[in-house]
Amino acid sequence: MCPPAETNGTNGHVNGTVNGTNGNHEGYSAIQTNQNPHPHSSSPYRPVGDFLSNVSRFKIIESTLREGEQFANAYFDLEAKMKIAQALDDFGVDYIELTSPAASEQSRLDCEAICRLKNEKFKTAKILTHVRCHMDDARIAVETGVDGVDVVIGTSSYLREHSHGKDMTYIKNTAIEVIEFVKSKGLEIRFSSEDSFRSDLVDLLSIYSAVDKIGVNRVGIADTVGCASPRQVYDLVRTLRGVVHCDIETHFHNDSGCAIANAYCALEAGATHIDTSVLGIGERNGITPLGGLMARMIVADRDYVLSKYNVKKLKEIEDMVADYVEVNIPFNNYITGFCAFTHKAGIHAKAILNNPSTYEIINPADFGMSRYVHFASRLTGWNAIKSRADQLDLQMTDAQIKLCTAKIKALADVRKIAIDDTDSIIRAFYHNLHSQEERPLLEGLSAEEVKKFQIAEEKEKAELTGTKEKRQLEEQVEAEAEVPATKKTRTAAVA
Ligand SMILES: CC(=O)SCCNC(=O)CCNC(=O)[C@H](O)C(C)(C)COP(=O)(O)OP(=O)(O)OC[C@H]1O[C@@H](n2cnc3c(N)ncnc32)[C@H](O)[C@@H]1OP(=O)(O)O
Ligand SMILES: O=C(O)CCC(=O)C(=O)O
Repeated sequence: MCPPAETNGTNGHVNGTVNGTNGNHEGYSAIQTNQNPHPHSSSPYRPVGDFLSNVSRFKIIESTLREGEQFANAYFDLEAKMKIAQALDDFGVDYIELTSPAASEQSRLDCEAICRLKNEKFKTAKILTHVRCHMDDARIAVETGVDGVDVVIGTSSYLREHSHGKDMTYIKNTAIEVIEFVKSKGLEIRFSSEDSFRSDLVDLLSIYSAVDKIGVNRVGIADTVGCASPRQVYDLVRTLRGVVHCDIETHFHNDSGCAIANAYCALEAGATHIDTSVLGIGERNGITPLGGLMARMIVADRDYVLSKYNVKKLKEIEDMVADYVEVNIPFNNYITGFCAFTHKAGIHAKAILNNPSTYEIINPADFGMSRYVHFASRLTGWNAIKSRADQLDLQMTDAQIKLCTAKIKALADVRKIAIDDTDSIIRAFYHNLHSQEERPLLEGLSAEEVKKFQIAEEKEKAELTGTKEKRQLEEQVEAEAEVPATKKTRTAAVA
């Protein structure tokens, strides 16, 4: 169950300012809310403790420089790799996985250079490289300076038949040879079965059990084709947890949209490590994204995530990688997407202004991001306009704000309006309340738009309040205005 709203803390937002932007927010405004009550460490609805679960002690194996290099658009030269690796260490990931040094001479040199960078500059991350389950690859890998080697071989019938052509006996014998060799060099070693979810369960458990017995550091489960569902993941990891003593790493492709949910379920079932890549880049449509995993995990255990990971760096890393691989960050990206903390409909805006936990489960400030309220549309309500008028330092009564809102909504029915339009209307409306001189609510409308506006305004107000109530509202506004009674606010023209 999700944690409920609480009411302590302040959000640190300042009216009209943005402390980290989620892109260009035309028509939106960073807002001040009464509280920013996101912390939920004392929530009675936190997940029930489970002795198997590693939700509160997971580790990240960041594979942007391995799986991510397999993304169709990726080309990382050494400088790019160094910058990404350094940023990931600054973020606090536990491991950085690099492309096999057997892939090419430059891959080998890059691997060595990043190991040197790690020795000189890294605070946290260890370096791994990812190789085939083959002695030739293992021999090259151990000479690069890495902390550990991730070994992989396909175990499904598809891969045994069409990729490497080896049977389970050969796989087991080679795995043992490679593992013992890497261990003899004093390095960490992980053994993983590619395409685990289409492999025979008995084959899997048998090989995992064999490598566990000879002291592998981790075994890996890989949903190579993205076919697994969270429940299947839970079942397999839980079963494996009962068979091996070593750590369990998991790797989820996102072909059917379950990569984050699968990672979470794996942790619940006892997995210890999750593979990620920045923005999820990888083969086809990629794997569990680092940002998406952070979104999921901060909801599950905020204290753990904030104590371990420098999540304010997320946007910077995503921007960097997006730039290198020449993609845009999707509008709905977890946490850093243009809309991740943007609230539009009046009902949402009102509640958010009172307490952000009403419609936000994640505190944008944790990630150095801002929340936005949209107040330039036909879905805008008077509470949002009141907040905007306050930001503009224009004090009006509630009745005046409501009438002003009706005009904004009427205009939004005529054409798409922008934040500047809304601000102009609020300013002109305010001016007209306090001055004999009538100012048009909005300059530059065509005659046709003016006509449409007038019709829309009438309909809008009639629908909003009923004709009688509308009249009462106007009378109230007139009474409250500091101008002579003869001044009719409702005569304000838009052009
Ligand atoms: C699911 C994953 O993402 S696994 C990681 C994928 N990573 C990579 O592929 C790294 C980049 N790859 C490369 O640079 C190249 O594929 C290399 C250097 C590894 C191999 O190149 P080549 O020798 O030219 O072989 P090619 O790529 O055509 O075919 C793959 C070879 O690896 C073998 N192979 C595939 N998987 C494995 C494995 N897990 N363990 C051992 N051998 C394997 C195949 O049998 C095949 O060998 P063969 O054609 O000589 O019988
Ligand atoms: O090594 C692993 O565990 C995962 C390899 C991989 O990229 C995959 O199977 O999709």
